[in-house]
Amino acid sequence: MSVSKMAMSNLEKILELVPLSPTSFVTRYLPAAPVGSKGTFGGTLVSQSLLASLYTVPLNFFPTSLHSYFIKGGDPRAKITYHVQNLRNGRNFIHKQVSAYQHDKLIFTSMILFAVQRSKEHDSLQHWETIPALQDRQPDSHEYEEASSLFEREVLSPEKLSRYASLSDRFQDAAEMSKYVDAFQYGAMEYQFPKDVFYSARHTDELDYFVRVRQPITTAEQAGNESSLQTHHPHRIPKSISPANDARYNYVAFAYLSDSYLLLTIPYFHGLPLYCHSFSVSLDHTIYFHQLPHVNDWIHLKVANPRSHWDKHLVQGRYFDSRTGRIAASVSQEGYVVYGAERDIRAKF
Ligand SMILES: CCCCCCCCCC(=O)SCCNC(=O)CCNC(=O)[C@H](O)C(C)(C)COP(=O)(O)OP(=O)(O)OC[C@H]1O[C@@H](n2cnc3c(N)ncnc32)[C@H](O)[C@@H]1OP(=O)(O)O
Repeated sequence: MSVSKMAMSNLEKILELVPLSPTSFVTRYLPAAPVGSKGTFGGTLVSQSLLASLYTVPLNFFPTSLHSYFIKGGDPRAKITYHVQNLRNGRNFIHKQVSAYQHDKLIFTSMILFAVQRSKEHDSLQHWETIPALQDRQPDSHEYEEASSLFEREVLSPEKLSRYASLSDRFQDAAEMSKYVDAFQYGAMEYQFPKDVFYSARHTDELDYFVRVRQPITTAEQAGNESSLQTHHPHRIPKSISPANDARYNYVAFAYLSDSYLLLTIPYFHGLPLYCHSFSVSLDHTIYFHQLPHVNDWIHLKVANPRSHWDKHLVQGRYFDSRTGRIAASVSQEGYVVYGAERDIRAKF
């Protein structure tokens, strides 16, 4: 595998932040746009804002929710500066606001709530939404298939490609199409999609698929003395937070993966082929973390599209841990996605 293809899965490098002060950070590398887009990938902004805020909280606090807005399209040619503002420090919760700037303009903002680690004895009501049949299950090869081979067969085979090319010029560009295959094959995430994901004529309210992060990320517990150190010196910059040394990186990697493909699945709910939009950006992004997501294990995702109206489309995802079957996170996102008239898309396709 070439060096550039290996780099595509290196989340640590993609998301690396350089401290400017205890509460300000700048990206080490330029914030790339995903294939098919002009602006910086939204998942980069969400996950870097979370990473920046993690540098400012004691280790015994973990992220419980994140609410963010994409204000201006990110420029892939300019580094991003993140400022973390401390809104409140309590015994149970810490509120942070992260603002991202490019060219001295606010492009993104994120509110992140951290909750203190609770002991088991303190627990009150307990409930997990659980899929018992998911426990220790791998994606069934009769139903799901690795994304790059599926894309090559269902989109790039000559007969299918001519139908997609009638929808958008980008399908006439072979170099652009090979970037999609590379992104599926070597990108930070690995997908197992249902075989009809790219075009399904059946009516459905839910789409299920599997996703996991390629780069190994530790799930080992923190060294205990670090949190007390930070509690006593809250302004000190912690040591680097990386996939190898800090299990909290699973939250960061999850934030990155949670903005990928969610919005692109909207046509699936309308019996239309994926990629038939003429303009697509995410407006906001919300994550509720229900536990530490183990991003190297297959995460089973159930996506729904409760409302599409006036070019605004709400997508909601429930992410299940495939070792336990328990819900790991819930995500909501509204996108501004512009499509042509449905009958025109059908007539062309
Ligand atoms: C095919 C596969 C592609 C894979 C894509 C993966 C998608 C992943 C999801 C993402 O990562 S999206 C990235 C995160 N989200 C953003 O960056 C959105 C940031 N927010 C904005 O860009 C603006 O707030 C927003 C466009 C939503 C607001 O638009 P407005 O219409 O109110 O503002 P304005 O009129 O100033 O237009 C802003 C820009 O949007 C463009 N625009 C708006 N509506 C458009 C439209 N219908 N068609 C084309 N361009 C449009 C408009 O031309 C203009 O471009 P320029 O800045 O280059 O001048």
